[in-house]
Amino acid sequence: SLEISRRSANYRPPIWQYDYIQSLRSEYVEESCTRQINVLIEQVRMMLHKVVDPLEQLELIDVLQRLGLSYHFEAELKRILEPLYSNDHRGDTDTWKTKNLYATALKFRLLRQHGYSVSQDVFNSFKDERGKFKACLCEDTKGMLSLYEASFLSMEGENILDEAKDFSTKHLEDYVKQKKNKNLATMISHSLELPLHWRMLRSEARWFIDIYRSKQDMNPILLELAELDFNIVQAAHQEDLKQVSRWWKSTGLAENLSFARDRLMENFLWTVGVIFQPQFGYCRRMSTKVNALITTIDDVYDVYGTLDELELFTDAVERWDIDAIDELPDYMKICFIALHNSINEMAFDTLKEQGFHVIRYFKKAWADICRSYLLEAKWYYSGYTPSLQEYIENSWISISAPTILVHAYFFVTNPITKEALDCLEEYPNIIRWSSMILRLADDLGTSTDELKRGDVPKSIQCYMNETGASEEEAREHIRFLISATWKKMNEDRATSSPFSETFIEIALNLARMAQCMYQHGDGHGAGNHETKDRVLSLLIQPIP
Ligand SMILES: CC1(C)[C@@H]2CC[C@@]1(C)[C@@H](OP(=O)([O-])OP(=O)([O-])[O-])C2
Ligand SMILES: [Mg+2]
Ligand SMILES: [Mg+2]
Ligand SMILES: [Mg+2]
Ligand SMILES: [Mg+2]
Ligand SMILES: [Mg+2]
Repeated sequence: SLEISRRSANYRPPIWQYDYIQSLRSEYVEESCTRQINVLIEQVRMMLHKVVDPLEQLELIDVLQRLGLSYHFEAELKRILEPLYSNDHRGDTDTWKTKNLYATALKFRLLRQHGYSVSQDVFNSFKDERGKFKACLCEDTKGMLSLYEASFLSMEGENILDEAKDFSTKHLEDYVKQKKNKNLATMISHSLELPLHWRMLRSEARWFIDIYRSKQDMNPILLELAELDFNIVQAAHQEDLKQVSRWWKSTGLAENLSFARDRLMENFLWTVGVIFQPQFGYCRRMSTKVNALITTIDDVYDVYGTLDELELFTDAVERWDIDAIDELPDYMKICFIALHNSINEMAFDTLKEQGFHVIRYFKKAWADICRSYLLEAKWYYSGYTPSLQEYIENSWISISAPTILVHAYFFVTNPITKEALDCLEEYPNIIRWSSMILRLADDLGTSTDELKRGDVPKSIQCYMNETGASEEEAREHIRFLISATWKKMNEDRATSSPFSETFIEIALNLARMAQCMYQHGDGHGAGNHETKDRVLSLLIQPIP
């Protein structure tokens, strides 16, 4: 038969071998930790009850969030933030409004982050008669940093916050150049690299625990709780990882589809970024399966399959019928059965748990993504370069976030509601915006290698082709689109929806994980040292 010339991506073998993963052990799984941590949690709860000064309250909340501890105290945080929000609305003009930029921006950021709709006008008292931010503010570095972080909670059209971001960024960059105070410069560089609002929670907690340890106002109880909690959470993640690694080995996909990425550890890391709280182990394990299947099938379409074979595979997924494999080539047979078995088992779990038969939602998500993969393959094989808009309309699906998020909804939601299911069917905006960010961040990180080996033109190339822009200008435009999409996501979050806070956070965290995974190029396929370091610090090495 005609010898088919197939592309190859030359993916490196996995850094983390099966036996190594199975050998992971943590001393923080024992019940003894439970007693110890509960004592510390109650001490911190007392602290939250006792603090009365509004600024001290906000600073304690901010520290608890950055240490990764706030998930233990959600009720207390609400009890503190609610009156701070309602007092404002009663017009209590506390002194901050005119003088303390640091406090005003901190309050604005925390209230918006917790879903309170506070106006950008709180910053008007820091502007001069020409409506510009007062030049003297640039001496207040802590205030500048607080204003910068707050500006990323902006929504479309909030130009005061846009000015705030530009104004603070400029002065913070100057400050770092002057290298005055080492500790503050470290905090500022960290924020200029990626603002707090866009960061992966676990990474931020791990980083901040080390910073907090050397602060002169460090509270030893908070530090001890943060270190112990981090290690207990890590131990829980290791158990999830070992379980799902056994599943991955049992599928045989890595051996049988050796052209595809074998990235179980990285696929698991994505789920830690998406939802870290220990009680959501089922969601992490199932989402890792979804990620691993997506990674493999994405490579079937992007790297290996001929157009005819891809048409057959797409049909098989649309039919979702095990007999469809008769027409498939061998490598697709195993891939389809692994998909079919794994997803049907998840549907079985939901049926047992909640009496809902949800396979139609899973089937639709997989049919949608495979159709979007097939269109990209047709563009590739025909040498077609779409406009940026045409590319994005298809690739916010092909990046796989809708597939990931539809499945995650069922992994974390009980009871499932009819209202949410109807909304899920056509992909609500919160899924669309999260997907857009994942797609654009992924293209910034992976398109160079993808185009080298041969792949469909990505957002950067589509924009260059459409406008004649240089690659750097195109990348700048993609970064602008990410920033603009975050504003839509901030807006969407503030409006009511049939989804739980947990699910909304999952969608935001997927966008955050994308930006952190691709901060330094392709953190998933190429397996750069940043991802290796992140795996080591988050999943392997406890805090001593
Ligand atoms: C988890 C993922 C976001 C999803 C599977 C692996 C990814 C890192 C990405 O892989 P990639 O090949 O870059 O996707 P695409 O560019 O071919 O759509 C798509
Ligand atoms: Mg392989
Ligand atoms: Mg790909
Ligand atoms: Mg692809
Ligand atoms: Mg890519
Ligand atoms: Mg210690």
